[in-house]
Amino acid sequence: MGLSCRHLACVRGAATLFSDIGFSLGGGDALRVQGGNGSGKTSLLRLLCGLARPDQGEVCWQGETLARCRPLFHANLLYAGHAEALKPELLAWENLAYGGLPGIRHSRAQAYSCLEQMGLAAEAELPVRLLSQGQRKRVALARLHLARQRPLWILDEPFSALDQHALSSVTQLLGDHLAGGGLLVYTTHQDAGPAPTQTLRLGREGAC
Ligand SMILES: Nc1ncnc2c1ncn2[C@@H]1O[C@H](COP(=O)(O)OP(=O)(O)OP(=O)(O)O)[C@@H](O)[C@H]1O
Repeated sequence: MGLSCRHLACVRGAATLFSDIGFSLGGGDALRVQGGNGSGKTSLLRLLCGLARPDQGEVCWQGETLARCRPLFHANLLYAGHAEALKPELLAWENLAYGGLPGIRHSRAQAYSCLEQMGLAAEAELPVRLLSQGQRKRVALARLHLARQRPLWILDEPFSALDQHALSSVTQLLGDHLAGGGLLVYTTHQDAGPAPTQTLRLGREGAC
């Protein structure tokens, strides 16, 4: 069952960004959402996370509408938005320990371990404001290592600003997540990421 939606529509101002979107994802499935700037990818991901309400349709987790299973749904979800959501004055490890997953405090050792796996051991004690854009993105993505037990990962532009090495390592991590029965929804403008089992294209041509 996993994540499903039907007849989803999103209106912003006078524009209907998309309508009548439906899909169903089970364990091991990856949905890649594509479309040009402003086509509605982030808007769709926010609906899928329950951060915004659809103008039509509904999103379900394990067959229940989000309205009926919100706490359970959020305990099973990792959402990484396009913005990195890091505190620039906090050290890299502190960002993960205090802001890794909402409402959960992680140890310094856990935070260090995640940073090491993202190739950032040397930057762990630096304030995030001093890191490069790609390094900040890696700190944000280090949250994936904290969320290995969470089945549903929804990632908005996870590959932006990453160099080739980091891109390969994140792709591997996502592949491992899927191989372990996880679910993945992601957007990207790049030719990157694990092979999707489904693709959704937003834009003038409409969803397909
Ligand atoms: N709360 C809002 N009120 C009015 N318009 C909005 C709102 N949120 C988003 N929009 C508009 O909806 C459109 C889609 O935005 P969205 O961020 O979903 O696009 P996107 O496909 O993720 O774009 P990009 O590839 O540039 O990240 C944009 O034109 C944006 O200005």
